[in-house]
Amino acid sequence: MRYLNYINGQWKEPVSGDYKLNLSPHNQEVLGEFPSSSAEDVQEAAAAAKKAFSSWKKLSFQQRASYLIKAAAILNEKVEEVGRDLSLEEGKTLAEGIGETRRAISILEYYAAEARQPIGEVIPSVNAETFLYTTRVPVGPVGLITPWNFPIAIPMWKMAPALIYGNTVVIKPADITPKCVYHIISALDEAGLPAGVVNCVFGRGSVIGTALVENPHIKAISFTGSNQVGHQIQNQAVASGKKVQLEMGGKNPLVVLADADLEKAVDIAISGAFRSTGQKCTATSRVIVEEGIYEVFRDRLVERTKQLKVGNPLDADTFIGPAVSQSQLDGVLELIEAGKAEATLLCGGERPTDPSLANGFYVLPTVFENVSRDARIAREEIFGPVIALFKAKNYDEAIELANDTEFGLSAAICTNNLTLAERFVEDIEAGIVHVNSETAGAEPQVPFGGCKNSSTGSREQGKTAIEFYTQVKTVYKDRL
Ligand SMILES: NC(=O)C1=CN([C@@H]2O[C@H](COP(=O)(O)OP(=O)(O)OC[C@H]3O[C@@H](n4cnc5c(N)ncnc54)[C@H](O)[C@@H]3O)[C@@H](O)[C@H]2O)C=CC1
Ligand SMILES: O=C(O)CCC(=O)C(=O)O
Repeated sequence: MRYLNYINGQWKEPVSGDYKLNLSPHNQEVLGEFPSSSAEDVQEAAAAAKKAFSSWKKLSFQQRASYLIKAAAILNEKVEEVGRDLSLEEGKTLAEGIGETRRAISILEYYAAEARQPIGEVIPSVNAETFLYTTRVPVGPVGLITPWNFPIAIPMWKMAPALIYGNTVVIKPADITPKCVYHIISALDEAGLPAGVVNCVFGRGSVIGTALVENPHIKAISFTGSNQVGHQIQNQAVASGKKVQLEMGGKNPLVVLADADLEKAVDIAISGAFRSTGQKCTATSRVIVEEGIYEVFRDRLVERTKQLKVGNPLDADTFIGPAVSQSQLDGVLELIEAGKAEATLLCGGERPTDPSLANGFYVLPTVFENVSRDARIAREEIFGPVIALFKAKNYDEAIELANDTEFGLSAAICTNNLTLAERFVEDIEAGIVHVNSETAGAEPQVPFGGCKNSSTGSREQGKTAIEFYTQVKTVYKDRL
């Protein structure tokens, strides 16, 4: 089936007339074809978003929420179909695909409910006659550039707050996972969203990204993806006077102290590192274990890792599906080869031999030990199912190792020691901290984002999203 761009409330062919096949990472089956758009499509979409902005921003919050509520109900009716499409095009398991679709619905519901929350404050003025208060106004048409690894949740956690706070949207989804955003757009279309409020342009970031980031109608850019592209976008956006928000990489540590429940700590490591094939910016990438239990933890982790089923994401017993693309697989395999030269491979480290997986981008879950601090697998984001194990003498050495990274997205500790758990929350350089739970995961009602080189700009999700998608207006109201 051929899918189209969505501009000014119409499904439209791309100006180029070109399309790209959407392929399954499991077996290269063709799932559809999506526009290979050009700068002209982006310009048309941005102009539509600008035109729609003046009336959309004037609606009440409750009126805007009504569209979000309708779209949530529409998506809810086809949650299984959308979740399956997600799993087919991205490669995460069916349970994860359906779970992520449910998460997207819950994000819509959450931001619809934000319509009832206060948006300003009344502050006493020095002047007895003055009514002094703050309110918030939308930023304008916003550009959203989203990645392939959470192809429905991330577009939704940018789009829903953008819309509820009165902005209009041009979204450019990742070109290898376009169908999930197609489902969101069709739900909003079916919900009767006014023309131009949301526009979607499919295509490659390297071809149309700059046209979106530099478009004069677009007032803010929210991006999730690689650090390299993020920093390029930041420079372009700032140069053209836009607000910018970036969510980028992670190299997230899990610290396991000697008093931790061993079996639970192994579960937490496996789930954090290997679910979604390790393709999460919050995935556990480094596991730092206190020396008293290092060997027993390592042996149990390796034993359990070898039992994980790698396979077709639609099979009920699959734990790890394929990487999303050939280039993603190549990048992971390159880092695994680097790891073999600089550390000790304990398991995995290669592609599975099962012939039924030969046409997919599969790689076995992999664990390394004896990893030096400057090894590539210790420093670079791998975005694949790979754990680098480290042994630490004590808590102090563990925290020092955990913070020895340019990134600071999420981090976790397993311990029953309340004092050390509290110290970890203070000491760790990360935007999201877990005590006795895995590094991955994001609930919609709380802020999401990191420190150091992981994020720039205000946090996404929760109430904090209002910071990015609005501007504060301070009002001094006097009587004449
Ligand atoms: N923080 C996260 O959640 C993510 C991190 N990554 C990291 O990035 C690596 C590479 O993955 P990619 O898909 O290549 O990420 P990417 O950063 O190239 O892609 C993310 C989004 O940016 C767009 N884009 C690409 N070039 C652009 C440009 N010049 N201007 C504007 N937009 C542009 C893409 O089309 C996509 O929509 C992964 O291995 C992983 O390490 C990738 C996806 C998500
Ligand atoms: O951990 C999660 O559920 C969200 C992760 C995420 O946002 C990402 O990988 O980009």
